[in-house]
Amino acid sequence: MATRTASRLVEAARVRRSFGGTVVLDGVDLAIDRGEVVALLGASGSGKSTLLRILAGLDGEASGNVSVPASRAVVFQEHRLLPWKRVAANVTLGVRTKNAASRTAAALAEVGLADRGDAWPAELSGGQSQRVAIARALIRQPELLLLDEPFGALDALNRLKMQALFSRLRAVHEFAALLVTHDVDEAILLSDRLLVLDDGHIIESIDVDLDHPRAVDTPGFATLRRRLLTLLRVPAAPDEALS
Ligand SMILES: Nc1ncnc2c1ncn2[C@@H]1O[C@H](COP(=O)(O)OP(=O)(O)OP(=O)(O)O)[C@@H](O)[C@H]1O
Repeated sequence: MATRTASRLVEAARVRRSFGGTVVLDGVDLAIDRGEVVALLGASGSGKSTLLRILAGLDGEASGNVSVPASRAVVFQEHRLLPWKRVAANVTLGVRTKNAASRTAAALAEVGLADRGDAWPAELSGGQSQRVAIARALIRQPELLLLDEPFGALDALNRLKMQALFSRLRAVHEFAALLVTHDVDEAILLSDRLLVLDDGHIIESIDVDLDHPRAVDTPGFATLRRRLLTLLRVPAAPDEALS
């Protein structure tokens, strides 16, 4: 791994978690620097969400040492908006500052929903709801964002739009993030580093040394994609296997 000079924001060491007799995380070490975006990949059931929940402070049963900033926010695959509160109230929820209303308006504008503050969650599309969930996270000005398949429920076009939105927000807010995703291209597009979780351990940490904006149809991208698919034990596409 390349030498990192920025200060550490997250440090987790020897994290273990089992359910019943089954060990899911078997001594995971993980570090994230300030402002660094790290993608976490692994087969279904490998423990990605379990690790994210531990870092979010939502799992009291894990063992090991975990140090995370208090200033953090979580975005899940499903938006988890309160249906009985309007969009703006969902974003403001729990934020107790004098300028909460203007911060809410700013956060909604940033995600492209400046005019939907008075709407009810049920009136929004899936993509819009997820934008609100991101606004709700952003208003807390988190140093760390924990994202569990945040775009996983969206159609392909919305997914691309949300990836572009994430890149813009990241450039402005400079938060660090752990992004759990099944989407190899999304991981390479958005992150500075890729972690692969397998058999209870982080088996690989790969720096993504590609310039921004990144394009999936470049040789560097394709090389990384192949490497990741091999680590994830995904067979090559038929046309690649033949070439
Ligand atoms: N609360 C729980 N009780 C029992 N088993 C659990 C619990 N939470 C997770 N597990 C088990 O731990 C393992 C890892 O689950 P986890 O959701 O972390 O995997 P994942 O890598 O995020 O999977 P996916 O990619 O499918 O979302 C799975 O076998 C799951 O069944």
